[in-house]
Amino acid sequence: MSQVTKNGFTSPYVELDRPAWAALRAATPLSLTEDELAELRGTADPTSLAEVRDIYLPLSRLLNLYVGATRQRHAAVRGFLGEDDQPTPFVIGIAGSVAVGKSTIARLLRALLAQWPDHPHVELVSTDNFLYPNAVLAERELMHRKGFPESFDRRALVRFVSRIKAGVPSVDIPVYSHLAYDIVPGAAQTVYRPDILVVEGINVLQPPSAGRLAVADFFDFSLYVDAKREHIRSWYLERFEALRRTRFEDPRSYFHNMATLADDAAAREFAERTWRTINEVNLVHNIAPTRGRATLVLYKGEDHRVRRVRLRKT
Ligand SMILES: Nc1ncnc2c1ncn2[C@@H]1O[C@H](COP(=O)(O)OP(=O)(O)O)[C@@H](O)[C@H]1O
Ligand SMILES: CC(C)(COP(=O)(O)O)[C@@H](O)C(=O)NCCC(=O)O
Repeated sequence: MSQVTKNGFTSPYVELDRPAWAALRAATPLSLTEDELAELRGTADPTSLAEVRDIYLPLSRLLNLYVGATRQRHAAVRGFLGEDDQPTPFVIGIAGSVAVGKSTIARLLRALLAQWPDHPHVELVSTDNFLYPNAVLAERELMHRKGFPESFDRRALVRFVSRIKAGVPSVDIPVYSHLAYDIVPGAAQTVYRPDILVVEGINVLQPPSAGRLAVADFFDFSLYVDAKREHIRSWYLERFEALRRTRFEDPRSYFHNMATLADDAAAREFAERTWRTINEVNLVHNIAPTRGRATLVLYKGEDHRVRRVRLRKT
């Protein structure tokens, strides 16, 4: 374990290599099976049970401790105010580039956290549900900026998380479909008052503009999933290839033309261009600069295995 020091400034983070972090699992049991893990993995994501044991079980243990401590703090404030409310839901944010594997980690954490008897009800929400519909994006000339901060209805997202935190019994949110590449008209996802809410999305650690609140202001814990840019690029391109042979085969898919295209090189060129002109620009300008705001950073290697962990200690 090492405290990072630079130019006389002692960082609030500690860095742990994989073995040091894996040892912090302590006695947390691995009760997830291979079949259950297969259900949680995203397209082309190789996360293994060994990874769950070494990386995500220590994280589950840390989060359990965090939830307990946060509940005590909230109870102290309620006691001070003379109020007798129910515990406040604990909110976790998961940030990182497109194709870095956030959604697999989010689903895994939901499954692992729900195994603790003190917080069995875990809800998971992806911020893509708060993207503006394509019609609005097109009108604002933002179709080539999907995923950029301005492509999300950030006020609706903040409103949603603030209502969950305030203990509202259920909140309806919009639904985004990767198949349609758009918000589904008239559809809703109902989120019931959870013990823990996981909010996963590329831009969840964006700072607020002056005088406003951002969704990150409601987080009790946040995670940034990091990797080298060239590795994330190759994961994006590999996933695009895998999607061409699976989801894009569906005639209803927005990208169905990519599945029927005989010219593999042209499909690859399209994916490379989408990465270079949209997702990479967003990563460099908007997403990576928010990394320092995370409570915990997971650094993945080329094979998706986490090499190092950085935890905010002070
Ligand atoms: N065009 C697409 N069609 C179908 N599914 C997609 C498409 N793009 C991304 N996905 C799926 O959506 C989920 C979220 O992807 P993304 O936002 O890139 O984040 P991450 O890879 O970090 O989870 C993943 O499970 C991915 O497989
Ligand atoms: C929907 C996304 C913006 C991800 O949003 P998130 O789930 O992180 O809120 C992303 O998957 C996306 O569609 N990006 C646009 C460029 C592309 O098609 O890859």
